[in-house]
Amino acid sequence: MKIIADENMPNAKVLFSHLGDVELVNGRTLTNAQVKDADVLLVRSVTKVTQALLEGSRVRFVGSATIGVDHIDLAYLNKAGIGFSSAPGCNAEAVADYVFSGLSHLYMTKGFRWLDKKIGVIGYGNVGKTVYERFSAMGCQVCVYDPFKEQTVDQANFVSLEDVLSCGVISLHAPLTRSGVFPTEGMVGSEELSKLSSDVAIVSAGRGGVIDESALLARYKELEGDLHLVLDVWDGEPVINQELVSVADIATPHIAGYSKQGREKGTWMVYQSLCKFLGINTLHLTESDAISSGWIPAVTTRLGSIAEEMLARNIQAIYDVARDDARLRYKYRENKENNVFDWLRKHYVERDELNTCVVTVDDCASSSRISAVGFSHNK
Ligand SMILES: NC(=O)c1ccc[n+]([C@@H]2O[C@H](COP(=O)([O-])OP(=O)(O)OC[C@H]3O[C@@H](n4cnc5c(N)ncnc54)[C@H](O)[C@@H]3O)[C@@H](O)[C@H]2O)c1
Ligand SMILES: O=C(O)[C@H](O)[C@H](O)COP(=O)(O)O
Repeated sequence: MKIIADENMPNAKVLFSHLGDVELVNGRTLTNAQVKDADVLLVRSVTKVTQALLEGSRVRFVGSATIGVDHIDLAYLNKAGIGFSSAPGCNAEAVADYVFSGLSHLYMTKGFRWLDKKIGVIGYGNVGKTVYERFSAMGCQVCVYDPFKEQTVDQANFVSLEDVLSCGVISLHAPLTRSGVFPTEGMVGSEELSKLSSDVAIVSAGRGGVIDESALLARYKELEGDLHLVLDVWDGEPVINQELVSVADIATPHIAGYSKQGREKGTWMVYQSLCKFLGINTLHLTESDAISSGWIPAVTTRLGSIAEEMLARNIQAIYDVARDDARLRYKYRENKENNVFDWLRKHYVERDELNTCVVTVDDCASSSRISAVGFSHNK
C-alpha cells in the first residue's frame, strides 16, 4: 500500500510505516500525477483535496491532521466512496494558549487589562468552547455567538453577533464556510466592524476570510489605531496583506494550533482512523506514547500584584507569541518573496502547551487563575 503524507506531519513515518510505504511530499504543491498510484493520502490544511487532485487515482482514504476541513471537498469524497477523517479538537488547547499569550502580550506592551473586559467569542466548537471555558473559569463575563449551537447547548451565554462585537475582547473561532444558512466568509465586514469601539482587542485564529481585511484596516484607521490586533490567519494565505501586518500588534503565520502536542495529536488521531478504516490493529502504543511531554514540567510562579502580569509572566515562560511575531516580521523584511509564510510554518520552533507544565503558586486567587488559564497545577 502506498501512503502519501504531507512532510509537515510529525511522526508520519514512525506511525504509518507498518501500514505501507510512506512518501513525504510538499502538501502545497501536490499534483494529480503525484497521487495517481497512492492508496492513502494524508494532508494538512494547505492541500486542496478536490476531484481534480484525486480523479483517476487509487486513493481510497484521505486523512487531514487538522481541525478545519475547508480545504477538503467532502461532497466529492462522499460521492467517490473515499473514506475521510480529520482530527477534531486536536489542537484546541494550543489555540486557546495562543489567545491568552496574545492577550498577555497586549498587557505587557500596552497595559491592556483584559481580565476586566467583557469577552465575546465567535464559534463554540472545540476551540471556541475551550477559550470560553478558560475565560469563564477566570471569572470574566463571557458571551458567545454560534447560531448552530445556541439551540442545542445550554451551558453558555449565547448572544447575537452584534453583542459579541460590542465586547472589549473578541476572539474568533468560526470555520470558513461559503454556503448554508450562516456562511462565515466575510461575516465580519464593515457594517459589523462599525460596532467596535476603541480600546478593543480582536484575536483572529479561526480562518482568514471570516474577517473582511480591507474593512478591518479601514476601521483601524477610523479608530486612529486604538484597536489591538492579534492575527494568526489571513485571507489569501500564503500571500498576506502587509499593510495589515504593519498595524497588527501580533502577526503570525497560521500557527495558533502549532503546539508540539497538538500537531502530534493530529497525526495520532488520523492514524487511529486509518487503522479502523482498514480493519487493522494499531501499533501497541497509547496516546501518551505518541504525544510528547513538555520541556518545562514544573515552575514555581512569580507572583505579581496585578493578575494580568502574573499570568503573562507564567504564560510567556512556556509560550510567548511575540517570538513568532518577531520571526515573521524579520523574515518578511529580509526576504520579500511569497514563500516566507510557508517557510516560517515549515521551520516552526516547537512550543509546548500550557497544560504540560505544573505551576505551583502559594496564594489561592492566583492558583485558581493559573489552572483556569490552562496550566496544570499542584493541588
Ligand atoms: N489558527 C489555527 O492554527 C487553527 C487551529 C485550529 C482550528 N482553526 C480553525 O478554527 C475553526 C474552529 O475550530 P473548532 O475546533 O472549534 O471547530 P469545530 O468544528 O469544533 O467548531 C466550529 C464551530 O463554529 C460554529 N459556526 C459555524 N458557522 C458559524 C457562524 N456563522 N457563526 C458562528 N459560529 C459558527 C459551529 O456551529 C461550531 O460550533 C476551525 O474550523 C479551523 O478552521 C484554526
Ligand atoms: O485546522 C487546523 O487544525 C489548523 O488550522 C492547523 O493547525 C493548520 O495547520 P496546517 O495544516 O496548515 O499545517
